[in-house]
Amino acid sequence: MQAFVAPTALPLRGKAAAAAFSARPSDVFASRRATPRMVVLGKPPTPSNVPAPGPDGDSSSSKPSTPALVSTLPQWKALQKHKESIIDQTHLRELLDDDERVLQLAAEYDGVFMDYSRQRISLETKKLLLELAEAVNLKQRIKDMVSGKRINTTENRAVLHTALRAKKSEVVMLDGVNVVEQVHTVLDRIRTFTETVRSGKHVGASGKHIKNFVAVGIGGSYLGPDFLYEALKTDPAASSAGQQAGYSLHFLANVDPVDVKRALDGFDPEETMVIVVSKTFTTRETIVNAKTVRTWLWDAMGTDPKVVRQHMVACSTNLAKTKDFGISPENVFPFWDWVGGRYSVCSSVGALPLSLMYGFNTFDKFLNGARSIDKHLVNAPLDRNIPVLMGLMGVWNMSFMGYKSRAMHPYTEALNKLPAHIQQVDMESNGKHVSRHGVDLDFEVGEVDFGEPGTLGQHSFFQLLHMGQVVPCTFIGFIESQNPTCQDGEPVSNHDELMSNFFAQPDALARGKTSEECRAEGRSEDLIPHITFTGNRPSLSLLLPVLNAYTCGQLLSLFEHRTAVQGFVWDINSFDQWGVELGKVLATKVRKQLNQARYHGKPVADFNASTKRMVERYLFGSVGCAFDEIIDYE
Ligand SMILES: O=P(O)(O)OC[C@H]1O[C@H](O)[C@H](O)[C@@H](O)[C@@H]1O
Repeated sequence: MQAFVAPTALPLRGKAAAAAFSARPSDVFASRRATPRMVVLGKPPTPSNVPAPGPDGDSSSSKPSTPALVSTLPQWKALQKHKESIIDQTHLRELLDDDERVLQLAAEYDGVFMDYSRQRISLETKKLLLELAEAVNLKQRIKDMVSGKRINTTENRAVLHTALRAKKSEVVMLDGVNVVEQVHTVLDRIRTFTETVRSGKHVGASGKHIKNFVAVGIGGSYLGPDFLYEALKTDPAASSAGQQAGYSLHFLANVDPVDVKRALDGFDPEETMVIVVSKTFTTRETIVNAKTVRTWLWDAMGTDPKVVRQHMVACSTNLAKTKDFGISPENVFPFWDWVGGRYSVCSSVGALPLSLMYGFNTFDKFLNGARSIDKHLVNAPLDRNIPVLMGLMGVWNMSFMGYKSRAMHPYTEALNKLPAHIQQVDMESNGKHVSRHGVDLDFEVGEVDFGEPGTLGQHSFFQLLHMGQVVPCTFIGFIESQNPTCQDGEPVSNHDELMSNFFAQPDALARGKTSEECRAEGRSEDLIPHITFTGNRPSLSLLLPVLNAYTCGQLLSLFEHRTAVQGFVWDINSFDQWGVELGKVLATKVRKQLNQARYHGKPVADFNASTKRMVERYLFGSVGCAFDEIIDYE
């Protein structure tokens, strides 16, 4: 049996964390090596979530041994060996001509069709990847997640965003409580509250009907809701309940005062409800913005307690802090620590603003779509499981083929915010450097994710995708448009025009264009190298019926689970985010210094020379700066 390092108390904070850090400074910059870190956090792994021992694993010794990295498994090594044959022998041109292979590299479920024949894989690669998935016990790891095991070991938390979209009749027990019941209690409250506001029973402090909503939140408390808001703006059912019914929703995420202006512009405070969305209710940006907006309300309507009561509501796990802020408990819609911020759009974080804007029924359809893919993830065999296959392609491209970036191109403007949301979901989850047992990884994980709707991206960065670095792409298209237009003298409709690109780009990336083909077009020899496309650039295509609340839910769940699958295979903890802490701590120090220098005349101190110089320049202009001489270059 695989041994594991005994856990310590969790998590290390304050002095203990500082001591652990300073005692092993070299670890921070250590080159990658498979050594154990003795600070392994959280509950001990259960046998089911410990990777199968690699060839070096010592199952007989009673002495605890180093938890094996997945890269020690024979299945991983087989893939490494196999990669050479793929690199050396196959071009996607030929692979795409193999009809049998193409037929087998597709999967379909509940209207979602995925074609992954443009991945640089053979049928043998698929087989080996599935063997790796079996070896890491992927099915069990998925079950552990959806059943509420505390798989986020560094924070000792369960990871249960799937329970947020479970049917009322389902049961998921955590610490003796059925969390699905908790979820539906809050959803029912949101349904009632949002109907009360939209029907005009809950009015503003001065008696006006509330029509404008400002959602104040950042990171996971913003990106998911914004993706959904944008996606549904042009959905006929949602927009008739939203904009067409006179409602507006703006997001205020950045602490930049410019964003405050943009979010509040054109809104009458007397007709506006502010939704403060923050899991912790301590995030500086959100709290500063919430106070700024509260002042905006007070300036317009006075400081009578009914102003905050009628105009400010919150979504949070921290009920003590929402109370301290002055938000009435009946206006607070909770969620729970088992919902990660970036996985929270299905909680009150998305439910409240989106139901205020588009009505609760629309949000409910979104939950249904997400649930559909959750069931598929749990029940479908691995070789036909769309999110599992998406995750395995990610592992293959990143860890074996060495492609460190990945791009997403939804062929609809309505998904303009999906790439930003998935960027957080994936990069905050899998941007890690140690295994879940704290062992330095000796392979690459965590792609750089980016994207733009098609066809916009084609006219900006696609040059690089076709001729520069190889960046595996995910294309997302829809059979029908949200907004079909008539054909006006053109050979095809707008949507067909859009989709022509959706079909053409993956082939252009895969097939490329040879120098012979360029020559056959009569191009000059000088030009040939510049117009030759090497091709062999992998992509994956998802085709869905139409973009609506249901398919938005499906897409969300697909990408959330892609990330989880990759994390499970890599054996990293995809559900913590310690990497965002250090910058926050340093900002606190700067904030104190800015206050002391600006308002109390204290000198700027305790920074390195570079930061000191920049801070002084920020505070005092160029005074005291070494470069105050104006040079005339004329
Ligand atoms: O919802 P909040 O507690 O305000 O947190 C907002 C965001 O804060 C941090 O940046 C975390 O890394 C994110 O995961 C989180 O979504």
